[in-house]
Amino acid sequence: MSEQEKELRILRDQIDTIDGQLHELLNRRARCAQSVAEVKQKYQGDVSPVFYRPEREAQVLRAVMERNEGPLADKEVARLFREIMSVCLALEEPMRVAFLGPEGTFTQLAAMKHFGHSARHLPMQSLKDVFREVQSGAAHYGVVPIENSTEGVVSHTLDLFKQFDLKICGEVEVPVHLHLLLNRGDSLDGIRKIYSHQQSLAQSRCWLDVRYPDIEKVAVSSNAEAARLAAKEGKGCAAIAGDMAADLYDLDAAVKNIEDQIDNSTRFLIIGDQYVGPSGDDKTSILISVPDTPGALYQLLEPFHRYGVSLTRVETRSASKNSLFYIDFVGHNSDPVVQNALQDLIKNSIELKVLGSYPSAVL
Ligand SMILES: O=C(O)C(=O)C[C@]1(C(=O)O)C=C[C@@H](O)C=C1
Repeated sequence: MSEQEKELRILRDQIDTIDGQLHELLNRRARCAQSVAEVKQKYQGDVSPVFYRPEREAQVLRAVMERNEGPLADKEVARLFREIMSVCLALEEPMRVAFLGPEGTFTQLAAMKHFGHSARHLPMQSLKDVFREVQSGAAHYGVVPIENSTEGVVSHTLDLFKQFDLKICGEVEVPVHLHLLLNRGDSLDGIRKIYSHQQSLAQSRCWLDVRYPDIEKVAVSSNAEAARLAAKEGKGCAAIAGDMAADLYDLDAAVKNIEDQIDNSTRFLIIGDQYVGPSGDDKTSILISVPDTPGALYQLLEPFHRYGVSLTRVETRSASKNSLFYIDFVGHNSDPVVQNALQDLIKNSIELKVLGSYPSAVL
């Protein structure tokens, strides 16, 4: 045995011992999660228990990142614990999570980032179908896009909150890296047509204007669909989409990261019908309609200022006679300052709907 082999053998023996310990600990943790499930069931009576606890998951992940001493990066080690919790939760009850399909979209990536790989991810044809699937109970939760850092708010999602009686249970942010995808063997000069979702075309507009000003661009329902079409039509057809879609349809990422803003990202919301307790670092979202009078926005926002509640987003929605606002702010519905601010808001409003309090994104 060479010196190198001897040294490797010693280190690999250590790794085998550690793996054995990790393995035992993982199963011990899993058994604990099973006991947690039994306790949840025991005290629930006839109502079916809520197994998924976003506030607890956020606390676990934050604690992981806080105590991490490396060499694993905080986010990497949290990602591992994310998967550990995902398998533990699947032992309690396998989660069904609806997302805006088809497979390979950034929404699916968001679903995986938030729930891990042990949840069952169900692709839906439209945002409305995601809401419907959750409202009917066919899916436990849904994942919907709410805003992109380059293109702004997804107004269709906001409008659906008016129509459905669902709660926001969480948020997740996904960096959006777009690539120009070609069929194997195709060249950059042979492109005749580029498929993508309208948002992705907009997010890489400058790059496209410089490189392919005269090539036909076709907006389709999602960038995974764009990849599917480019693969189906073959030679000369390209797509703009992400890594997942490239893998799924076996396309080459000929030019990577063509998004105009380097920090392009999309925020997604987790929808469900459960109350989420405080995690220690939370956000609340509301829909509020106020009379369409001069100074309405000023009056509306004043209580937030008075009670020192920080706003993270204010969106105006068109409504017939009244002004409708979607507002995100820091804090949980159970915080006294938030309750005071909400009570004052109700006084000046025609309708106020609290869409939910939920943990701020951890990963
Ligand atoms: O603490 C709980 O309530 C659990 O069910 C355990 C656990 C975990 O694995 O840590 C699993 C699922 C929940 O979403 C939160 C945490």
